[in-house]
Amino acid sequence: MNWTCAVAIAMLKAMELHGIYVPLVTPFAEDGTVALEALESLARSVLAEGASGLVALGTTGEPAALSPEEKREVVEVCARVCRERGATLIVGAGGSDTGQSAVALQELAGVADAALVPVPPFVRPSEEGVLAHFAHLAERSPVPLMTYHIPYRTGQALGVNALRRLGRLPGVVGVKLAMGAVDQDTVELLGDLPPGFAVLAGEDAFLAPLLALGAAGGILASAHLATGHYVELVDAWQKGNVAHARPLGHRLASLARAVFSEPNPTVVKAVLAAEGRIPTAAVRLPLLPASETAVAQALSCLGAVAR
Ligand SMILES: O=C(O)C1=N[C@H](C(=O)O)C[C@H](O)C1
Repeated sequence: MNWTCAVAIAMLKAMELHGIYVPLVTPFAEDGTVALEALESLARSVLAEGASGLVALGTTGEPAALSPEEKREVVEVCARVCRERGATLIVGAGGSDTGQSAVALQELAGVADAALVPVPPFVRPSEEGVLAHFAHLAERSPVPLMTYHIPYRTGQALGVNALRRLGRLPGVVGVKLAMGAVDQDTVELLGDLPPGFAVLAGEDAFLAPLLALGAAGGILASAHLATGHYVELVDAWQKGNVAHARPLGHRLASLARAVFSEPNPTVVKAVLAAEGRIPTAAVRLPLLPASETAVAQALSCLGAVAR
């Protein structure tokens, strides 16, 4: 490896991911178009409450239901707000096709600080195949990569050794971890992380336990609501203020359970609409709007967070 290459790798690995990143919903207007002004004010409001950054086109943003033009507009709004606020922008990119994923990543040059790239969904390659996929992308990507590991959506398991090898790849700066549990691999991974590799909780109800194990923060849809309290929870764990962190973590876990009682982002959108922060609770098919019961429960848990 030559000197220039070593410096470039060190710079990519030096990106510090820490705190709460909000994967923004895509608000829709009454006529079904993307409500870009509402998106912008949502972006500003979560950053004003202390979020470290935004995720554009995460699962929560319904990217599968957006046209290429709509996706570009969403990213543009998020990039502008992040630039103005000095916040980090992570953009969801990539899929099952390694070649197409590499092409999609090129579009993020000069726009995003990092890309959130899922373990290739549906194909179920071997762990070696997943590692080769990320090595191929990391070599070509203009921005650092955050792996999105969510085996119950992708169908691909990864053991702790594969996760550590991913974390040692130059250009891979972290993992958004959504394993459906705090399992043995999670505990082992957080016990011995590769240098420059951050774990962000990707599953709202498991934020507090992952912080206790050493996660750097989270990418959480429910952090649209009670953003400041999520930020407070990360700070409390990092300062070792367990007496404050533990009950707050439980209240936020109740909120998360309520928000995820129906498919994401239906409940979070309905709560944001009820609060008047986005014009409608509309989601695009195949998602269906949240039930009144789910929204009432989420609002009640939200009210209890500040207690
Ligand atoms: O969009 C995201 O990023 C998130 N997606 C997860 C999901 O929908 O499963 C949930 C998490 O809160 C953030």
